[in-house]
Amino acid sequence: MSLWQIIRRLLPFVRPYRSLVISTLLLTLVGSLAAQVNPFVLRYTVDTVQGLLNRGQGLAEGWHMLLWVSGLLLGKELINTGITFGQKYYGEKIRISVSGALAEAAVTKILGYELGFFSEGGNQTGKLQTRIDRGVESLMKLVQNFFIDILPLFANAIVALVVMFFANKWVGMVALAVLPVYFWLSYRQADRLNGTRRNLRSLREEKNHGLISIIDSIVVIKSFVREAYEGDKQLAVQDRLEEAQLSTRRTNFRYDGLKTFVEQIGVVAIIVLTAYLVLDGQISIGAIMFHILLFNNVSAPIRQLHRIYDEMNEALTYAEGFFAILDADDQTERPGPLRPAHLYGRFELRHVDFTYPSGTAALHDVSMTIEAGKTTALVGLSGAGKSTIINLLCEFYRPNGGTVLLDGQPLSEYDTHALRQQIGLVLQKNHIFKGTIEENIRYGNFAATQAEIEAAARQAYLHDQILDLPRGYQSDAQQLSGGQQQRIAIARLFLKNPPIIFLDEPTASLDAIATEQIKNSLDAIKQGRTVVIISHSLAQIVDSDCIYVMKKGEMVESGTHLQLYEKRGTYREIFDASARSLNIEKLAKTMADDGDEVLDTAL
Ligand SMILES: Nc1ncnc2c1ncn2[C@@H]1O[C@H](COP(=O)(O)OP(=O)(O)OP(=O)(O)O)[C@@H](O)[C@H]1O
Repeated sequence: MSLWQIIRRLLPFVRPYRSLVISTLLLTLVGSLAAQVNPFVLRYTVDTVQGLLNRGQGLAEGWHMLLWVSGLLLGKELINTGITFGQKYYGEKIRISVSGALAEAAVTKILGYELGFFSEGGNQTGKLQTRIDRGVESLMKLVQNFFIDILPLFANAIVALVVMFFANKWVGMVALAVLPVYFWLSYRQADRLNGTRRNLRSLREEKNHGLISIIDSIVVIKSFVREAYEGDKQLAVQDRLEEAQLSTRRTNFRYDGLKTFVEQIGVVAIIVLTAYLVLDGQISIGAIMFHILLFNNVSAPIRQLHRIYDEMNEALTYAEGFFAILDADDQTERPGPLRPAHLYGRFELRHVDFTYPSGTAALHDVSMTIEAGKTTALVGLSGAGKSTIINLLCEFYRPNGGTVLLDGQPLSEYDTHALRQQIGLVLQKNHIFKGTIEENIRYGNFAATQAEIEAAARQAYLHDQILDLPRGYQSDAQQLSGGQQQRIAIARLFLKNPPIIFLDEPTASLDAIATEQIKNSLDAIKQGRTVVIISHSLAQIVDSDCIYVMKKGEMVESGTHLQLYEKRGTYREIFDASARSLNIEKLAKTMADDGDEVLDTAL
């Protein structure tokens, strides 16, 4: 990304603050004019003192001149202090406001992207966060550089150069001659650093991602005693990062030395030339001081040039990654026009093919009908594609081939928000937000009253357990057990009360008693709604109105439990394996024996 492109991208974010920008620019202009006062005053002072000395006069004649010169310099400095404060303050105000607007734009964009966006390599949690943080930070450095450094310094330099030319064209030309060499060196330096910066960026992202994944998987790491292995992995990234950082510094120091040398050549040349012109009688002695001070005004920004260039290059590198987040428009959810107030929930999949953005082919030529108001079960071995079907029905992803219809209309024609408002989703592992139990249940319906929240918790068989906690509904929800967290997700579903319900292993983390309780609650809520349930526990699905059996991304059988059982196909295989794993024979015998005992006692 070029600097010009970045400036164009930043313009819409800066535009709302245009009056601040104009004020800063005006202050900059006044500041750069004020900065030239010192050389003029010094030339005047030196020449007047020289004149007094030549005439054999002393302090008695010169004191009033010294008085007004001091007054003038101090007065100018006072004004300058005000100007610098205004300039820095307004510059900072622009920087802070624009940084807020950029971060907000990134968050809004991210919330609108399809799920596929988050599974891409550079968009995993830690990496995305680094890209946003670094991007905003370096873009802000660019804005700050522009208003606080580049603009005042370069305005100063240009005014000083013009004054030098007007005072003496030869001295002006010497000052000007140094600039291209300096710019060329800075350009070369920037060029050399560009590749290293990109490398640094990806290493920083990798390091952040690694740290986050360590925290996420700390229990597994500890249980397998893999601390040393994980530590070594992080250390290797750290080593590469250090090497890249050192190489950047090496290049910087090399070029900085060269640039300081070129600047000094300029200073020496001006001293020699002005001294020659004084000796030749072309200029007054005060002009030596005058030109050296002016050249200082020209070389001050040059001294800063490498830092500005450096930060600018950093901004260029990180801005690319940041704007890529804002520009992933092809991954934005595209809501359709249909916003029905009520959905019946009849889904029809016709020859659906789907491959995840990562390249995993998950569904091939799947056709099925999910009847409205009925319970449909999806059965199959792990990785068969059951959850993928729910992902498509929620429009988290769009099929690559075939069509999905809802109530007779293509699913893509529906407004995604309107669609999801009417879908309740309970997953195997449900996200619990940082916050209280009450806040987490309320997520299902922000308008719910406390009584409604408690009713939902009761339906999810969670209310009594919550009351046993020291802080009741105000307890930290993330401290709850896996099973309790799953019940929070179920309570959220009851509170949302949607006409369409998708349950993906809803009782996976529950104990046997809780499973039975939740099954009863779910059976009650199922009435009159469209329900799709995925479960490896056949007890959860035998009552379903229709069962679809999935195998390696294909739908291979369908029917009711009895029909599929009789068919002696994949369903029967899964059923028999489930029965064996449950040790049904032994359980049945125990129950039968217990029945005899009961019978004996009764007799
Ligand atoms: N977000 C994803 N990105 C890439 N591939 C995925 C993603 N989710 C699932 N897959 C792949 O798609 C295939 C189908 O997965 P899916 O989760 O639909 O299976 P499933 O039948 O629900 O399995 P399980 O019973 O284990 O939950 C698998 O090969 C899986 O690796």
